[in-house]
This record gives sequence, structure tokens and C-alpha cells, in this order.
Amino acid sequence: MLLTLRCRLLNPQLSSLFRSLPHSHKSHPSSLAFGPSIFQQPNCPYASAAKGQRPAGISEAAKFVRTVLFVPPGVNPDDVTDDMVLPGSNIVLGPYAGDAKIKDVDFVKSSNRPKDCPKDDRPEFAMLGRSNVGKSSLINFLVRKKEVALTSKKPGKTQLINHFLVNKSWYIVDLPGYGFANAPESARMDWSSFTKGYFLNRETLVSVLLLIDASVPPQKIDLDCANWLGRNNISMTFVFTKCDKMKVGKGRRPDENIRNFLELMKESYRHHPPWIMTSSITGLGRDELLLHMSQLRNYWDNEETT
Ligand SMILES: Nc1nc2c(ncn2[C@@H]2O[C@H](COP(=O)(O)OP(=O)(O)OP(=O)(O)O)[C@@H](O)[C@H]2O)c(=O)[nH]1
Ligand SMILES: [Mg+2]
Repeated sequence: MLLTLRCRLLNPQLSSLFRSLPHSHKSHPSSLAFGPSIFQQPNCPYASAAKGQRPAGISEAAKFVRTVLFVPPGVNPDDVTDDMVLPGSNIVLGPYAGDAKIKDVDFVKSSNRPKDCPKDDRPEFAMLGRSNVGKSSLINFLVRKKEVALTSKKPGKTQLINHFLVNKSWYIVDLPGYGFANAPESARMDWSSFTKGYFLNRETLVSVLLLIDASVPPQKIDLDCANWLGRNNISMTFVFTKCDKMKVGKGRRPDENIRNFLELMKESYRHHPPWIMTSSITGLGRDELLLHMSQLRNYWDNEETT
């Protein structure tokens, strides 16, 4: 109730999106805030679109950028300043952001059904995305350990739900990828029963990190997935991976692919969910993503105890 009210206050347009949240799913209030820094960030996909379009008043481009920032709970959209926006993202850092250091990480268990997942009340983040998008690599990159989660050049490496406990207090969950048609039947995840069992019922799920490969144009299956999460009021953050990859042949650059993806999502959402650019090769976005996760987690913890 408090949560819904807060969403409405921050962003009346989003209230319908977050209405009737299931159980304790925490939502992401977004907002109409505008921080000029979004134009200045070198990696911002909107930087080139906005360049040279900033007259003294609010230009069309500025109005558009106003709608793309993610403003977390505890921040008044009118108070957002440049230095509050995390570089390479649309994410404003608020008062819930805390210690983002990773001291230790332990593999806990692999489960093949949602009901076998660990049963405790620690918050968790789930890595979701197409096979080969870099989910397991992102986990290794976040925890700075090479082979905590197993990776492969071949799609279909991760076939179970793997729980990793970070700092003995929260989980990162590595999931099998979707969209990999060539996996043997026995190894293929039954996504329809999985989604019902996990995403819709996992009460400790703070947010889904939906990974999207920035080195390829927007894929229908990713857009469908994002729309499904949105329709079901499941909190999500778009994590663009492989932002280090330069264009090959006639392909587009990562920033162009990201812009196109966000443009396509705009048709479904009046306001974008939080998004961030990463590369597990260059280290881009690591500290920023951990800070963002800390603010979501601390907000979730706070709501749980009040
Ligand atoms: N250039 C580049 N390659 C990456 C990046 N992240 C992952 N990769 C590569 O992408 C391939 C797949 O990575 P994984 O982490 O195994 O992908 P996954 O999403 O876990 O795949 P599944 O387990 O099959 O669902 C590996 O060869 C990685 O080295 C990145 O940021 N940049
Ligand atoms: Mg994997």
C-alpha cells in the first residue's frame, strides 16, 4: 500500500503499471526528473541525439530525456543534479545506496525447479537473458572471480538455477538462457512453468537483471521478455552487455543498438526502467551496477522491516 502510494507520488503515470503488486515484489518508481548530465555522459546513447538541441528553455530532446531517468525512492525528481546520475546509465543514485563492496561469494546450490531454490528471506537478483548474452560472465565480473559461474562460447552452458550468496547476505542467481533452440530436449528449460514458478512467486526477488547484448540489433525475444516482465509488475533493470564490441561489417555500434532497443521499449512504457551499459572485458559499469543493486536491496530491506 505504502509502496503503491509512493509510486503514485513519484510518477502518477506509472501507478497503473505497479498497481496490484504480487506479494512483496518491490517496484521501481521511475520519474519525470531531468538531469543535464545525461547529455554529457560519453557513453550515453542519447548524447548524440541531444547534442546541439539544448536551447535555454526545455527542448523536445530535453523533454524526452526527462522521461528516461530512473529516480529511486527517497529522491525528489526536482532535486536531481548531474553528479547523481551514474555514468553510462539512466540511473540516479539515491539515499538507499550503500556499501557496494563484495567481500565474499559462495556457491550455495543448483536447483532444477523453482521450488528447490533456497528457502530463506535473503534478497536476490536474477540474471535473465538470451543464451550467450553474458549472464554467467557478468556474475564473475561483479564478484571479481574468474570461474565462480561457468561460462562458454557455446550457448546453453548454464542449465540449472544457480544461487550464489554474496557477503552472506544476498543472492545473485544465474539462470539458463532463453532462446536457444539447439539445446538437447533434456537440457532445455521449460520456460513456461519456470516463469510461473519463479518470477511470479519468488517473494525475495528484488529485481531481475535483464541482460541484452548491445553488440546486436534489438531482438524480438528480448523485447517480448521485457514486456512480459513489465506486464507482470516484476521489477527489472536492463543490463546491456558486450559494450566493448566494435561494429563488425555493416553492424551498428553498441550505443546505436541500445538507443534502438530503448526506442522500441518506449512504445510499451511511458518511462524506461533503469538501464546500464557494461562490459565484462573492460570493466565498464561494474561499480555503477553494484551501487544500483545496493540501493534496490537496501530499499527492499527497509520495506521488509517496516
Ligand atoms: N566481448 C565480450 N564478450 C563477452 C562479454 N560477456 C560475455 N562475453 C562472452 O560471451 C560468451 C557467453 O558468455 P556466458 O557468460 O557463458 O553467457 P550466458 O548468458 O551465461 O550463456 P548461457 O549459460 O548459455 O545462457 C563467452 O564467450 C563470454 O566470454 C562482454 O562483456 N564482452
Ligand atoms: Mg550461463
